[in-house]
Amino acid sequence: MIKIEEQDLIDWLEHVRIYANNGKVADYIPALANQQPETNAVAYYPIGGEVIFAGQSQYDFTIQSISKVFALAVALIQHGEQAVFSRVDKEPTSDPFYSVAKLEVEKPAKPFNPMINAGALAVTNMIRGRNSEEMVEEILNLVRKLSNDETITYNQEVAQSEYETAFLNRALCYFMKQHGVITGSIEELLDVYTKQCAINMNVKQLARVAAVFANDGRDPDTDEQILPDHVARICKTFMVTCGMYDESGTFAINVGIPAKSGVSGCIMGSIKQSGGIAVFGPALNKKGNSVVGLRFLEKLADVKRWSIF
Ligand SMILES: NC(=O)CC[C@H](N)C(=O)O
Repeated sequence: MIKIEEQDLIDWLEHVRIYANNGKVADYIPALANQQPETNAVAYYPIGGEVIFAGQSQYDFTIQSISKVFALAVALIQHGEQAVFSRVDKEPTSDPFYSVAKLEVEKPAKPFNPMINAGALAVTNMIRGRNSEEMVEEILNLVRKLSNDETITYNQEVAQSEYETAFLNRALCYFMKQHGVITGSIEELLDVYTKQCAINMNVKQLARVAAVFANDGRDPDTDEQILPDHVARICKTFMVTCGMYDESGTFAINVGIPAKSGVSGCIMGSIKQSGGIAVFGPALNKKGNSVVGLRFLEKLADVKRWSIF
């Protein structure tokens, strides 16, 4: 078991916070452009221990692409591996998350993986529900269960802001609808997708969810199986191969843990048999990953020898 002290978090966050100057806050979703680049926070939730944290640990951010992991978990639980992977493949792309380029590669069309937008939209399209609210509720219920926090919900303003400007995601949907990858109403799908991306969490809540994945689907406090272990394993594998967008290879070498990032500036990571970590800093590098988050995880992974490789 790797031991991490609160002082480690405080020291390393202090050490790397300056890197915020090297990044830029995402502004293609208008409501995200208001985020302050100097905001930062980190929390570590050890398996069988107390959460520790540093920075603005109560600050709520929208989880954005991290929600792709949770939507995938819901779809796998509801439909099983075979059905999910008949709609979306398991291969990394090395393209940006919003790219349309590889959609035409596979015939019949199939997005490469559930961590790029096309694949995530196809996965969300599978989630059960009579309407978009019920579909969002399925994802929220999983997040609430894994975080042990019933209060978690989505940020209406950020969801609306993305919904009004999601032209590229609409384009991906129209392409996929033409090719039979998705069915039903595109506007309803975008409603669900933008709400799942706008789920509001703080680093403490997110670190607990990451700890469940680190503990192979078992609750980090009670050890009860709250997510099937094969679902946790599939999600973590995608986190390694595609979780950090087209920077996943570099991240695997520099940090070496399953992790997923979101364009709001959050990253969650699962350290096997140890715990879950969540870090937030909205200034992003060119690939869309938090610069403070990356530097922080690189430092800590090096000192604590986290790498699974
Ligand atoms: N990389 C991300 O976090 C992207 C999520 C964002 N909601 C989008 O679809 O563009």
